[in-house]
Order: sequence, then structure tokens, then C-alpha cells
Amino acid sequence: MYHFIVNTNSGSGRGFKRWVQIESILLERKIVYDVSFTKKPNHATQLVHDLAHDSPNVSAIIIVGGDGTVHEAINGLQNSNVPLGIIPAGSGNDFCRGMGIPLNCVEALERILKNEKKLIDVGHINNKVFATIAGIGFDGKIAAETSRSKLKKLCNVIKIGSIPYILAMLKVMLSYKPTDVNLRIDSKASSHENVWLIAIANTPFYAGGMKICPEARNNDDLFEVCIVKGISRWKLLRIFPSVFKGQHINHPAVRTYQGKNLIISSNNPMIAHGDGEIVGETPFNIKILPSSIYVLS
Ligand SMILES: Nc1ncnc2c1ncn2[C@@H]1O[C@H](COP(=O)(O)OP(=O)(O)OP(=O)(O)O)[C@@H](O)[C@H]1O
Repeated sequence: MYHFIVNTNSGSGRGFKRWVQIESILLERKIVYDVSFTKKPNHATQLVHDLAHDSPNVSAIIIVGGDGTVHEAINGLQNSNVPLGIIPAGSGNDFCRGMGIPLNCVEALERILKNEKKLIDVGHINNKVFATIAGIGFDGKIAAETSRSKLKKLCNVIKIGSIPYILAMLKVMLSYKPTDVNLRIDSKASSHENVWLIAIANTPFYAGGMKICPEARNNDDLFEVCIVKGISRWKLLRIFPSVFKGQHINHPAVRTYQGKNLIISSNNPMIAHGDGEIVGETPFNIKILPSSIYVLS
């Protein structure tokens, strides 16, 4: 039996609208399902954990929500073979974008009903797992600003999901102070001065379609790492638009690496997000968890 978990709040109410559409299709086709609605932040983790570990009649758990709800769901799914399906209903939907899951909810449902499973890697940071990207520094600060933004709701309604991110980015850019970082990727240690951000990617996209790590794949047992450092805020502002096409990686202030395990410390605390949800401050120990969860895709 399919069990749907709906975050009616995601995408400023889009979650509810998508569920109404999906439920009418399920009823019309006489597909057996059950549904739970998230009642508060982090509720999806508990719901998924209980369904995946204590409900033998659940054949798949389908999330109706955005990246935050997917993040909560995968944190409840650890050590389970129950596959996860996603009906995108958030403002960013970067996990779906990275997996090639249709952003149209009816097409996403059709894909789920084909029952084709992919085994994917996830990342681990501060006792949390993440499916897309962990962003540290400038990035984490922007995520913290965006999650507080009232504008996010309005922009969701008029379908310009990246705008709150861009405005938060401009605000943080004016005040952010880059810091020095010690980094170990697998056995290789390095030091970096004036670091703006470190993105550790399992899939290419964040913030509603910015291609921060174009080469990231979630089935290769590896992170793609992008570091931006030693650049003035005005030059950073100038190269920013190139991130939408992933062309920023050619700039001399941008370095890319690959690896499975990272240890990161910094002179001044750097805040981090995983899948857009705040996960803490430096120091971090981050590792890839290969072939961790099944996704219907
Ligand atoms: N009943 C609820 N009331 C308030 N918040 C909730 C409820 N259920 C879940 N949430 C929270 O809603 C937040 C936003 O959900 P989600 O990330 O799925 O949507 P989004 O932010 O619109 O999409 P995206 O992350 O793709 O931009 C999550 O952080 C989750 O904890």
C-alpha cells in the first residue's frame, strides 16, 4: 500500500493543492492508499520512521512537499528498504530537479506508479542526513535568512521561488566576512584563506535551480565540493549569475574537488544547512553514505 505524507504548508499551500489533485487520481483509479498530514516541523521524520520500520503493509512512502520535507523524510528512512516517492510541492524542489523527477505533480505520480526504484547515496553531517547539498558559510547564512523571509510566501504564490534567495543573498553579501578554513578531503589536507562558501553536493542544484556543483551525481559514492574564496564581494556579485548555468566553476576564485569524507574547521564559526535546513556551525565531519535509500524515480 502507498502511504502519502503531505506537508500542506510546503510551497505556501501548494502542498495542499497538489494533494487534492493527486487524491482525485488515486480515487479514480481505485489505487489503495493511506495518508498522513504533517502537523509541525520535523513531524515527517517521525511519521516516516514509524511507517518504514513498524508498518509491514507499507510498500512505498510518498512525500507531497518540498526539499525541507524530503530532508525530514530521509532522516526517518535510515536503515530501511521502503522506497520513497516525491510529488514536488515546494518552492525549490531541488531534489526532484537533481533526480530528473518531473516537477509537474501528475507526471511525478505517473513515474511513481511505474514502481522503478533507484538506490541513491545521501550525505551525513552533524547527526543528520541530507539528500542534495550541504552549504557552509555564506550559504548557510543565506539559508538562515531565507527561512525567516516573509517574502518567500509571496514569491511562492507568484511562482518566483528563487527571488527570496537572491534578495537574502544580496543582504548577506553586504555584511558577510569570509574566514580562513582548514579542510581535509579523504586523506588530503589543505588550508584556504578568505573562504565565502563551501558547498558539499550529492546532487547539482540548490536554492531553486542554482547549479552550484554541476558534476554531482547521487549514485557515484562521491561528493562534489565547490569552494569560493579570495574574491571581493563586488566580484562575487558579478560572477553570481553564472551559477544558474554552472559556469561559475571556471572562475579562478572557485575550486572544485571530489571526495567521500570531509573534516572542516574555520577561524570564525561558519553556519551550515543541509537541504536548506540549518544543521549547525563549524567544525564539521561530513561523510557520504553510499547506496542508502531507494527512490521511486
Ligand atoms: N503543519 C506544519 N506547520 C508548519 N510548518 C510545517 C508543518 N509541516 C511541516 N512544516 C515545515 O514546513 C517547512 C517547509 O516545507 P518544505 O521545505 O517542504 O517546503 P518549501 O520550503 O516551500 O520548499 P523548498 O524547501 O523546496 O523550497 C519544513 O521545514 C517543515 O518542517
